[in-house]
Parts: sequence; structure tokens; C-alpha cells
Amino acid sequence: MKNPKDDGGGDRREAMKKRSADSAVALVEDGDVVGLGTGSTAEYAVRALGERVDSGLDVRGIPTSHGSRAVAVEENVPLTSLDVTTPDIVIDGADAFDADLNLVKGGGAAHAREKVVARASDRVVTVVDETKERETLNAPVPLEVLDFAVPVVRERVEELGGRFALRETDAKDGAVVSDNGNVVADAVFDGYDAPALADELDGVTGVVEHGLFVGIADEVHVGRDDGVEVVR
Ligand SMILES: O=C[C@H](O)[C@H](O)[C@H](O)COP(=O)(O)O
Repeated sequence: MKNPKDDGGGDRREAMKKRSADSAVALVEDGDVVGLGTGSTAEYAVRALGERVDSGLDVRGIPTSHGSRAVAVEENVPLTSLDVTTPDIVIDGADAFDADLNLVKGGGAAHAREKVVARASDRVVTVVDETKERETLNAPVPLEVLDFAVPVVRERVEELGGRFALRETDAKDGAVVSDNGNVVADAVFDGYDAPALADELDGVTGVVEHGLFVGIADEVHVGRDDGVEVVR
């Protein structure tokens, strides 16, 4: 995973992300199994966890992507897997959240593994800077889709009133492919009721997983200029 990105907000925003990550990592206790999220905010958390490991904390991490695994290895965070155990706590980012703790995730195409790890965790802690806060969710909903099923998933998204946009990468010609080998698209809606849309998308055959996390997050640590607000 590349270094935490500067995606427009500059140092101030990076400081908010780090504040949020530090607040979440402070919850980790000796002996915990920790789900390691993906993305720039989660990366701050993995690095902060690495510092605590350096100071003697005994934890094992379960990465949610090749990227978060790479950061954990760099930071000497010992790793385990869902074959062996499940997380006591997962710390992961989000692209948007609302007051009901509905999340949109998958800006980095990792939402399928992230949802598996989150649903397996006892405690789901989301780390964001304050720019992710929304009154009503309307962010495009990431979809991991079987390549073979793209035409029928596109049709179903359009029937639901959305636009289906396959995600493309500048790094190489063609579609973004997830860590699981599937293509990634975004379903674009003007606005939506997150639980209702999540139910609909759960029922679309060919969608491996969508990025709406409804009823999954226990708390959101919102990094602000002057500290961290924990929303429960
Ligand atoms: O697929 C990526 C994940 O869901 C990320 O946690 C999400 O996109 C937020 O990333 P960032 O903290 O970089 O904004």
C-alpha cells in the first residue's frame, strides 16, 4: 500500500485521520486479535498499532487486503487469519457515514474482505476524518462483481434507478480488479435509503459484495481539528 494519500485536504485532513486512528488504536488490549482495515485512514491505524507492538503489546492482526497486509508486515504486526480465529476488534475506514452509522466503503475496492472481517469481529470501529460525515448518504456504492455477470448486474442497477460505472484504472488498461479477482463498479444514485438499497443489492446475483455497511459499525471515531468525536 502506498503512503497515506494527500487527497485534497492537505496536512490538516491527514492530521484528522491520524487523530481518529490513534483514538481507535487506544482501544486495543493486550492479547487482542485485530482486523486491519484498508485505505489511508486505516493505514494510520496499522502504523499506530505497530508502534504499540514495538512497545510490547501482544496482538495479532487479520488484514483485509494485500495492501493492509503489506503495511502490517512493514510494521512488524504479527498476523493470523480467519482460518485460526476471529477479531476482537476491527479498525477500518469509510468513504462516507451517516448518523445511524450506515457506512459506504470500497473506495479502494476492498469492501468484500472488509465486510467479511467486520461481520466476524466482536467490535467494529470506523476511523474517518470529518469530511466523511453525511446527513443523507448519496456516495456511489462500490460493487464487486463477477466479470461474467456485468451485463445483468448493470441492468438490475438501472432498474433500481442507478447508473452502473465500471471502475477503470490509470495504472494499466482496463478494469480495476479486486484482491479476489473480480471487477469493481460503482452504482451511482442521487440519494438513497441505505438499509433498503443494501437489501436490494444483497439480492442481486453476480454482485459478490456491495459497499453499504448497514448495522455493522459499532462506533465511528471522527477526527476533527480539535480532537475526536466518537459517534455510537
Ligand atoms: O476499499 C477501501 C476501504 O473501504 C477504505 O476503508 C475506504 O475507501 C476509506 O479509505 P480512506 O481512509 O483512504 O478514505
